[in-house]
Amino acid sequence: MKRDKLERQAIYDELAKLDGWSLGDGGKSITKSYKFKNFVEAFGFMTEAALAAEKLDHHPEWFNVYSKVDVALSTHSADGLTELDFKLAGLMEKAAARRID
Ligand SMILES: C[C@H](O)[C@H](O)[C@H]1CNC2=NC(N)=NC(=O)C2=N1
Repeated sequence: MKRDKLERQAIYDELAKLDGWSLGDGGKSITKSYKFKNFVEAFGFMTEAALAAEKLDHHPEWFNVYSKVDVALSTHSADGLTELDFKLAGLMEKAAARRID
């Protein structure tokens, strides 16, 4: 269920609930670029997100340089987007809000 591929409309509905996320890879992923104060803040975010990802058994693709973290979420097994991507995106938003705001 959680790993069922979402229809296009469901993807737009979920995206509308998120701040600053975009579709990537021809609609097969959602992406966001986070900017923190410094590397320690960025890595703290990644640590918290990694633990959330492990709990969900759903893992991010990401790229970090110093205070920047570029994230792309997709479900490889579905070759697209599922509830799990939006669940993880929501958890990342919470982890980031504690560090950016
Ligand atoms: C065996 C394990 O459940 C799978 O490999 C999980 C692990 N994490 C995953 N993460 C993501 N992003 N997509 C997947 O399809 C996926 N599959």
